[in-house]
Amino acid sequence: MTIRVGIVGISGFGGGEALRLVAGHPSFQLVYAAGEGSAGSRLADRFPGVSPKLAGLVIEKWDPDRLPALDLLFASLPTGTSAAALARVPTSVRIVDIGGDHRDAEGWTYGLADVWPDRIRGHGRIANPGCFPAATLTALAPLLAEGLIEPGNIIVDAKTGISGAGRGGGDSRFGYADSNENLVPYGLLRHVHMPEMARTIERLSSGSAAGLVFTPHLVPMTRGILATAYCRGRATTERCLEAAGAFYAGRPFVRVTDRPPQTKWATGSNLAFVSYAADPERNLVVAMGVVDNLGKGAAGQAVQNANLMCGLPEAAGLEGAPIWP
Ligand SMILES: NC(=O)C1=CN([C@@H]2O[C@H](COP(=O)(O)OP(=O)(O)OC[C@H]3O[C@@H](n4cnc5c(N)ncnc54)[C@H](OP(=O)(O)O)[C@@H]3O)[C@@H](O)[C@H]2O)C=CC1
Ligand SMILES: CC(=O)N[C@@H](CCC(=O)OP(=O)(O)O)C(=O)O
Repeated sequence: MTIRVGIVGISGFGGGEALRLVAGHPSFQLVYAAGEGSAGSRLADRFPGVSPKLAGLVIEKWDPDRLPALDLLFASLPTGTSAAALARVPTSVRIVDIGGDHRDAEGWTYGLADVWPDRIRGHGRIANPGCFPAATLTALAPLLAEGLIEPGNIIVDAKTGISGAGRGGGDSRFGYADSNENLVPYGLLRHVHMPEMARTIERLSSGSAAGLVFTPHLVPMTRGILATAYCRGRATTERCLEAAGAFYAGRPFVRVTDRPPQTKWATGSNLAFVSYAADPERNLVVAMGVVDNLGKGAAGQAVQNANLMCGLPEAAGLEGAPIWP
């Protein structure tokens, strides 16, 4: 079965990673690429290493009313710019929105693929989680499901590579000279991923997440997220690891590890690594989640969601090992 795929926002970091994964996917055929400033250029102009069979594909100006015959569309557009246009895409075209416009939208399913694959199978409109929620929620989900931590008292401290900001941002804090040898906290108490995390913590626990605190930090690396969550709970480290092992048993992309995970373990892959350290005497559980922000945090999870939507093997096109070193 060949699935005709389109990618809008293909010149960006998320769209470019989607291109890499779609190009290597056994059932996907890229037939449509779209954007704004990049419209008119051939894929080979933007991605000199693309395979000869895709090299001549011309990036179209994004227009949802002028799509070719498509089965699946990956949308990787700046958050805030996709909702009106994606509403015009025919319902016969499945959509995975990598951006943030539909994560709490009517008619869309929140695509936390490792946690609830059954909610995604067969659906036509999937909102991919944000990159920080992807790292954080994967680590927290087993503990919340088993009531091992209090949902209302979680502090998430996260570090991200610069590519998390996309290639479009004109903000100088993302330039080499500003980010190299620098460590920058941002979005304190108001980052958009905080409500997204809180909503999902509440869905996973049936409790209030009112006390959630989330602080992201920009670190001088290209890819990767480490989210460290400080929680209240009386479980031991072994109990947390056992809960996660049982929760993710048979799931292809989550690795439960008794070593603190490192961002490089996930680079270039759709993997998530989770680990825990707990001290019942101090009512303290530390949960750690590592992902590649462009992998599980964006295009990797988007392809996983697309596989589930299309009834394909969940891991199709995603089985390559991470890049090391
Ligand atoms: N980077 C990351 O790690 C993650 C990103 N996301 C989300 O994914 C989305 C894309 O992010 P990212 O790839 O990093 O961003 P980039 O800035 O790298 O890319 C943005 C893309 O959107 C296209 N675009 C912008 N405006 C328009 C428009 N009006 N019409 C058509 N295309 C347009 C650009 O095309 P052109 O060059 O042709 O103008 C470009 O391809 C965002 O919503 C982001 O929040 C989610 C998870 C992780
Ligand atoms: C380093 C950096 O700026 N990262 C982005 C996260 C990217 C992402 O997941 O954004 P959406 O939720 O909009 O899709 C940020 O903190 O906003």
